[in-house]
Amino acid sequence: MQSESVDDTQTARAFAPAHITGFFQIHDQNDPMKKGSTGCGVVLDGGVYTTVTAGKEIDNTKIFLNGEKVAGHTSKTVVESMTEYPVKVESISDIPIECGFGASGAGALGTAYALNHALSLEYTSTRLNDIAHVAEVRNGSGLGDVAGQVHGGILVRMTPGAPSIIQTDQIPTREREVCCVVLGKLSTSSVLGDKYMVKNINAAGKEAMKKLMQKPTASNFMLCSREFTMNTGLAEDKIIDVIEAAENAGVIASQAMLGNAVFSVPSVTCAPELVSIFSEFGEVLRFRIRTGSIRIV
Ligand SMILES: Nc1ncnc2c1ncn2[C@@H]1O[C@H](COP(=O)(O)OP(=O)(O)OP(=O)(O)O)[C@@H](O)[C@H]1O
Ligand SMILES: CC(C)(CO)[C@@H](O)C(=O)[O-]
Repeated sequence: MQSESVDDTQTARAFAPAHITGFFQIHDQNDPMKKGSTGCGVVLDGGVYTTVTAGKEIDNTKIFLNGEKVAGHTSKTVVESMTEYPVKVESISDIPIECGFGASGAGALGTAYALNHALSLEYTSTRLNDIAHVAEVRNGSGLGDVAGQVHGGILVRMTPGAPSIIQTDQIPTREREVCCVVLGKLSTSSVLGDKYMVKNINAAGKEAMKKLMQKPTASNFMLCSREFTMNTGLAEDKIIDVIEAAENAGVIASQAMLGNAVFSVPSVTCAPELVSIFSEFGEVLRFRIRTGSIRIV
């Protein structure tokens, strides 16, 4: 941890991408480095821009999200594990919050990378990624998003834990379009704290992983995700309505975990028909698969 005084104002900005989990299995451990999820998700070109500022004029650590002061526990944990000095963290998100897009993981990663740059801490990515993962796990805001976000693409998390210790694989893909419709919020920590849900998630997640590895393609990822959604009982009726409406048009869609949102990686581009179906249910968001990862901007 650095402990030099910050006399002059130091600032830096980083971007971290969104990650939608299609299916997952929870692996509980006391050690947050070992705790996490296995499963598969897709990284998007949308995400969170985070600016950090340290200096004499900042007298306590404050987190702002889209201009509003928030508790921001996960980002705060990142700051506290990297410096003793107060820091202003300002995240601007072009993805919805608490909707299954991994905004908290993106905010944690952006905070870690920007702070490293602003304070010249000279940490490598391995350490920064692990700091973000540990902050997510400690605050119950995510288990596997950070691991996906640091790699990009369609990422399979074969073993659980912090990015530096897990085994991952990728489903090779073009930067295809991802279509999403947002119906509402769902707090990650509330679902992860529900024992009955966790049991269903783990049984369905194990099965989905087995089926994906038999045929590791983008379309089978969507099929396995949809089966996971149906088997866990996580989906509200409206989510099932969207998935069924897409299916009637020949498109496989699934719930974004953990949010009240539906996503689809259609085979060529987002068919106008799918956009019009999705728009009957809520706000439609269109992204592309992002195959890179974090960047200082
Ligand atoms: N970029 C961010 N910066 C600061 N706080 C954030 C950020 N993103 C989310 N949060 C806060 O983190 C808490 C947990 O969010 P939560 O994990 O439920 O949602 P999420 O990360 O957007 O989506 P997901 O369901 O994929 O995990 C919320 O209180 C939210 O306000
Ligand atoms: C728990 C989770 C679904 C929340 O976004 C995600 O972090 C994951 O895939 O582990």
